[in-house]
Amino acid sequence: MAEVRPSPPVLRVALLGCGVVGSAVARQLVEQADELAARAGARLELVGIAVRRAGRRREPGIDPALLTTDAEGLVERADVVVEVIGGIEPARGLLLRAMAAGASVVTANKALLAEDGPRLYAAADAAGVDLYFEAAVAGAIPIVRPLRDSLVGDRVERVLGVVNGTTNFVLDRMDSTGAGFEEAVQEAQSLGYAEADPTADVEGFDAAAKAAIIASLAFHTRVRAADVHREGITGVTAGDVAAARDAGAVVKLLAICERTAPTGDGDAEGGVSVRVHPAMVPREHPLAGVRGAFNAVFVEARSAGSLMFYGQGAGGEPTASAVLGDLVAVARHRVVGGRGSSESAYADLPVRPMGEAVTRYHVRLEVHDRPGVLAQVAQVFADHGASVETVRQTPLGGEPGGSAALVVATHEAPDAALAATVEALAASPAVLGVTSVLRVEGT
Ligand SMILES: NC(=O)c1ccc[n+]([C@@H]2O[C@H](COP(=O)([O-])OP(=O)(O)OC[C@H]3O[C@@H](n4cnc5c(N)ncnc54)[C@H](O)[C@@H]3O)[C@@H](O)[C@H]2O)c1
Ligand SMILES: N[C@@H](CCO)C(=O)O
Ligand code: NA
Repeated sequence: MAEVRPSPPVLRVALLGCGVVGSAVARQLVEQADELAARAGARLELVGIAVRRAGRRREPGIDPALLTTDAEGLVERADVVVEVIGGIEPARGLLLRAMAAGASVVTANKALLAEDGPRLYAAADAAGVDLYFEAAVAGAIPIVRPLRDSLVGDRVERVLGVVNGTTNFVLDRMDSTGAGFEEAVQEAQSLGYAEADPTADVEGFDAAAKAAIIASLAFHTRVRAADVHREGITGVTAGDVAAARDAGAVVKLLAICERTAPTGDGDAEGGVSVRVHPAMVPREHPLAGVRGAFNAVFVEARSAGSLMFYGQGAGGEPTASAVLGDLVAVARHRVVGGRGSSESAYADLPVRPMGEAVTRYHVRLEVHDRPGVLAQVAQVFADHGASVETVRQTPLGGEPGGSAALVVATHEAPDAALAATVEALAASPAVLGVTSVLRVEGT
């Protein structure tokens, strides 16, 4: 007699949002239903898709009968809720309601996690459900779960990330074509990488939210977006990109999360520095080879050494890969019992101010080409405790006396000292102008 296999249990999945990511998730849930059921140990039945306007035309593969404008009602009748609306409200209220009703949650919402992550974790703990968010950082690239699980036995020292595809595309075009910032942004918009209002990307808000999430996981410490020092790429000029190229480097918008040395005053563990800003990265560093709209996260851990996670950080299909991976994971937990990791913030390290971050500067100046000028410039660095590593002078000609370009690379120093040096250089009578200032990372 043929063996009768019990049919797998059914889990009711509610999808909140049917935009770029949501429509890809909805389509793949149907297309891959059998494989996902086999992997999860339960059929993942899409019971509804919350949208803002039910009557709107949708892509093929989206069953119109599933669309509802009653998101609150939908979350009450689901075992797992997938949130891909974005923003703070109504996403937060819906997720809190879903968890209170006993549903596990998968979200791609970096803004919400970086603003109010601890509240979501607390709600997940109170309800005994999962909160998963791989898609919130670097889209398809597995980085949340590696930090949360795979590396949890190690000590992460530093994470450097190219975590915003739009700005990486813009900086890459500036490097490869010599384009200015505005021109490169327009190209990114015409190719669909940059939004009509590119503020969240070019001002570094998107990367800062991701940096906060990465730092929280890497250092077992609560870090919110507001704690992250943030500088975007709107001030990066074609001259900066050319200065980097001359120095054998590229300009990247980096998310930098690192441990800082103890300051001595009752701070035996040290703290963390979390910042987003443009930086020169030597061309031989693995992050320098991250081209176009790709993302990558470079992790330095005590035992593992250096690890590089690379891939597509955006787009409906790639992001849906991360969402569905989380969905299968939380579904498995519901089938066999138990939960994935919850918040780990026991280390509670202080987030140190930007002025204390130890960095290096690469400064390009125009100076009068006359005796004593180099000594005057060197004195400005010395006055601020900033040590010069290399200086290169190129005559620029011109009359009378002529001028020269000076390119100065410093040794490591606190950012406040280097920033004060640049301010003093700009005010020095020996200096005609400071034409480029970039921090240097990854050396
Ligand atoms: N697009 C990407 O490449 C990408 C990558 C990683 C993470 N994410 C994250 O995924 C989430 C969704 O991004 P997206 O690109 O799909 O955005 P999107 O704007 O394309 O989709 C969001 C959808 O939610 C809908 N919506 C808004 N309010 C709603 C409500 N109250 N009820 C139901 N639906 C509502 C909107 O109408 C829209 O269709 C965001 O948190 C985003 O940060 C996106
Ligand atoms: N706008 C983001 C994608 C979603 O995080 C980027 O350009 O990388
Ligand atoms: Na990811």
